[in-house]
Order: sequence, then structure tokens, then C-alpha cells
Amino acid sequence: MTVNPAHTALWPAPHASGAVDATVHVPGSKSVTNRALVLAALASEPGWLRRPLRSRDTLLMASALRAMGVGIEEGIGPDGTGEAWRVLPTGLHGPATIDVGNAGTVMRFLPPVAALADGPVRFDGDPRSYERPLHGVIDALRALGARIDDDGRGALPMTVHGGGALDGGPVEVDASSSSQFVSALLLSGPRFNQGVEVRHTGSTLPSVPHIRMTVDMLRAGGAQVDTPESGGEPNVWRVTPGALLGRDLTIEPDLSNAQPFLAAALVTGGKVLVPDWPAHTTQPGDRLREIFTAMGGSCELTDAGLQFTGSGEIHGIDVDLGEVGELTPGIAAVAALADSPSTLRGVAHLRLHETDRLAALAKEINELGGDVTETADGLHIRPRRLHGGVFHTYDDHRMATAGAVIGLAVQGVEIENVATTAKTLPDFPELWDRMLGN
Ligand SMILES: O=C(O)C1=C[C@@H](OP(=O)(O)O)[C@@H](O)[C@H](O)C1
Ligand SMILES: C=C(OP(=O)(O)O)C(=O)O
Repeated sequence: MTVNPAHTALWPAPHASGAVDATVHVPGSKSVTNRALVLAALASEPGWLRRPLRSRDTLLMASALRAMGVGIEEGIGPDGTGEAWRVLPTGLHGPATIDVGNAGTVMRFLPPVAALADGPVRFDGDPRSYERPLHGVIDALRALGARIDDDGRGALPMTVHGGGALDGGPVEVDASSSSQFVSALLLSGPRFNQGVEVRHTGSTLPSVPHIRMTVDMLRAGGAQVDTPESGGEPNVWRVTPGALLGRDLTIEPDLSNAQPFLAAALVTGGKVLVPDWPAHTTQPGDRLREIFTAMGGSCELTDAGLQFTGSGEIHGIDVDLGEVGELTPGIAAVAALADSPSTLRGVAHLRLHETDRLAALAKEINELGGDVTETADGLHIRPRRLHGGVFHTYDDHRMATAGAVIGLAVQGVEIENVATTAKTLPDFPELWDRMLGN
């Protein structure tokens, strides 16, 4: 086996010599970009995505849709104001081969799309993609009339034998391991003959704001969606069959990827302005305003964006992160530098993310001298004086940015494979250096 040198390379995480004071333009949201691509591909007319995120996960999504025949032209928008992608929907075709990488959104959102193609669509990806849960999508699609060949584990690799259309209708799914099972079925629902009615049967449901994001974006595309919040039954979502509009959509900055920069203000007692922070959003990263305020910062949302200011003090926190699990690595990094212990709860499903994030965070922070223990559904973090060392990242973009946050306060932290941040945040080292004035 050849080892990619980028995976073993060490990046000396910059140590902050003082309080940061920077404006950081955070690239577009992964979750919004990949939903927008899927909805635009399923629409009945062309659409625009402005300021899309161009990262590994979104380029994989674009390539996969192109492989099924969708036209995606990358360029500058009609008014000349920055990058914009034109999406030209067509009939969806197989045979096609799709590389999902390690993108949850690609591996979960596209099998229902592939069921609408007129031939076989083969799905494969990184080794970790074979371990990430997909059974909810596979079982539900089979129940809705799709033919899928997998190796019996309910995981990748697999082939969806698209039949040109799917019956759809009511289906049960246990989405306790990933909200993306529900989002996946809803996104393609308008194109199923009978639409879809998804009933979540599990005892817990993570990342509910991401399901709201799916519903909001479907509605903005003209779909009729009934939800628990709109007076429907708990844990049931219903999408009526119908055409989707081609939209002209500007993608919001990725608020979860704003996290390391806000954390830098908190850790150094400095300030960071993130322009274009949306006043209303379903992105889970918006919860950072409340969480990082409780941990010692303060923030103000103005026309210029979100101004976040650290006080020089960092407090521990006891918080349920079940709705906003993807924020856990960054919160754990800050908590390891706090003046009191923290308990992070409600995130058992993180063991099945890019890596087992609970194990990885405990191990890597402890190897720098920390005192972190895993619980059944989270982490206990008792701050200790940390020292330098190698922070391993396990091909997980959020481990890399979490390590960079610790490196601001601790001399001699080296991040293994910082290039893994390209999954959702291209040019992270450059953005980080620029924030620090380097
Ligand atoms: O739908 C989405 O865009 C996402 C949903 C969440 O997945 P899980 O529900 O699997 O945690 C989140 O962690 C992931 O980063 C993005
Ligand atoms: C869990 C994440 O990604 P994915 O979309 O691959 O599930 C994440 O970005 O934190």
C-alpha cells in the first residue's frame, strides 16, 4: 500500500502571540451547497447557485450528478459578482459510477436520486465510507420499490438499479444514527410517484436543524412538505409529489466552519468579524453565538456580520450537542483550555462520523497532557496544562481545525494531515495564517 505523503505531513499549528483581530470571510456552507445541488438537479428548469462551496464534498456531489447526466457549469454569475454554478437538469441516466469520498451528504442524498435514473448506478468511496451507516437509506428505498445490490451489510459499496421512476409512499426509518437518512428521502420525495411519508422510529434523532434545512430548502423550491413543527405527527414528514422550481440561490457562509475562527477570538481574548452571517438560518453553527457566549465570549450581529469578542476568560460548559453534533470537536478544543470542567452530551452518533470523534478527541487531547474521558454519549473534559506534540486527525477535517485551536494557546502542536480540512474548508491553513496576520 502506498502512503499519501499529505496524510503523514505535519503542520506546525501557529501559536498566537497576542489577541487576534481579524475579519474572516468564511466559504459557503457544505450542507446548503450539497442540498442546493441535489434540488437543482431534480428541478424542472435550470437554476443558479451563487457563492457555492468548492471543497472535496461539494465537488464530489457535482461530479456524481454529472455522472448521471446533469449539467453543472462552473463560472462567474450573470452579473459578474463572483463564482456561480449553473445547474441544467436532464433525465437522470445510468450506467454511472459515483465516488462518495467520505461525504455523508453524497452517500446518503444520492441513492434516492439514483433510484430515479434509467440504469444502474454504482456507489463506492473511501474506506471509512464502508463503515458509515447507510442501512436506513438502503432499507427505505427497497421498501419504496427500488432494487439495490449491496454485500448484505447495508453499507457501501453498492449498486442502485435505477428504474426511471420510484413508487414512493409511506416508509419507516430509524434515523438515530444519522439525520441524513431522513433528509435523503425528503429531498428526492417530490419526484417519487406518490411523494414520500417518512416516519422516524428510533428513540433519538440527531441534528434536527439539518432536517429543518432540508424542509426549508424543499419549500423554497416549491415543494409541499408537512412536518411535526407544522402541526403534523411527531417524527413524521410528508412530501407531496410535484415539480421543483429552478432557483437562484446565494449560499450562506458555513457557520460550522466559522467555528475555529470564533474559537480563536475566545482563546486569545481577541475579536473576529464574520461577514454575511445570516440573520435567520437553519445552520447548526448559529448555535455558536449562544454556546461560545456561555464559554466566555460575547457577540453582536450587525449589518457587517457577526462580531465575536473573547474576554480573555474561557469557561467550561455542560451542554447537550445532539442537535449540533458537528460542533463537538471545536467545542471540545476550547473546553480543554477552559478554567473549569465541561460535559458534552447527546452525541453518541459521533462515533460513526468521519472517524470515531469521541475516541479521537479524548486520545489526542490526552496525548497533549489533557484529561478527557469518554462517556456513553459524549465527553467529560477537565482542563489541564497542555504541552506540544503531534495531534492526529484520522482524515477528519474537524479534528484538524480543533487541533489548530489548541495550537493557538499551546506551543509546539503539530497537526497531522491538515490537508484533510479540504473536505469542507479549502485553504484552511491560509485563512488561519491570514487571521493571525502572518
Ligand atoms: O445533513 C447534513 O448536511 C448534515 C447532517 C449531520 O449529520 P448527522 O445527522 O449524521 O450527524 C451533520 O453532522 C453533517 O455534518 C451534515
Ligand atoms: C459529519 C460531518 O460530515 P458528513 O456530511 O460527512 O456527515 C461533518 O462535516 O462534521
